[in-house]
Amino acid sequence: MPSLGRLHLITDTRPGRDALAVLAAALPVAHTELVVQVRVEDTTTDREAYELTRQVLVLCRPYGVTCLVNDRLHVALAAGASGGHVGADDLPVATARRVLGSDAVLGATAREPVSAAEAVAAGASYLGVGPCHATTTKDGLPPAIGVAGVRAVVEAVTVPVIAIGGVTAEDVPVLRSAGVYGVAVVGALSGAADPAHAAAEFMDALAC
Ligand SMILES: Cc1ncc(COP(=O)(O)OP(=O)(O)O)c(N)n1
Ligand SMILES: Cc1nc(C(=O)O)sc1CCOP(=O)(O)O
Ligand SMILES: [Mg+2]
Repeated sequence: MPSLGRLHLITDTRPGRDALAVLAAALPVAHTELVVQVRVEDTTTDREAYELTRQVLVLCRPYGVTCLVNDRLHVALAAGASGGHVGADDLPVATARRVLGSDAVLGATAREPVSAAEAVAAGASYLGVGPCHATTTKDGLPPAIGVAGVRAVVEAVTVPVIAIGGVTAEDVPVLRSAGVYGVAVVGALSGAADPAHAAAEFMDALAC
């Protein structure tokens, strides 16, 4: 199984965003500490998701960076990504593990300790835990669980926990103190005036 990086860059495919440009800026800064999760809008076709994933893989390959696909495991397999990420509305974790195989990286979303432990027992290799803070990137999320909520999950599992939801580089020290392995971000990189500089701030914070 590929090693897991600590900075998970989730693609921002909303209108006006340039997911590939942000990735190209982050790769030479974060190297193998970067994981790219290809996440597309619900209205995006499978063909478009596949083409984006192939483009992401071409950019990632020289850096040895792991690429995962959110939700659409058939796209992950077809494109040759290293794995996928599933949540409550996606395939069950055990099924996702069966689909992807034992060597794949499989992330699962967890918001509290009980379902977190269940996801790990079902085959998740890491957990995305949140929303840590309020976010404008995704609608319909439950209230933020804060650092205390993230810590509660960390204490319930042995796999790496990746905090998500409104996370900034300034949040990293307290999250690392709470035991998280890394962070997943959309807006903090995609919305940055200088994504390379923003990635460097995350890397500095994650190195401590
Ligand atoms: C690292 C990480 N954590 C959580 C999520 C959210 O997944 P999910 O709950 O399935 O929601 P969608 O992203 O599919 O809208 C994630 N993608 N990545
Ligand atoms: C896709 C996603 N899932 C979340 C969850 O808590 O499950 S929060 C989120 C969006 C994260 O974007 P940003 O870094 O801009 O807040
Ligand atoms: Mg999902």
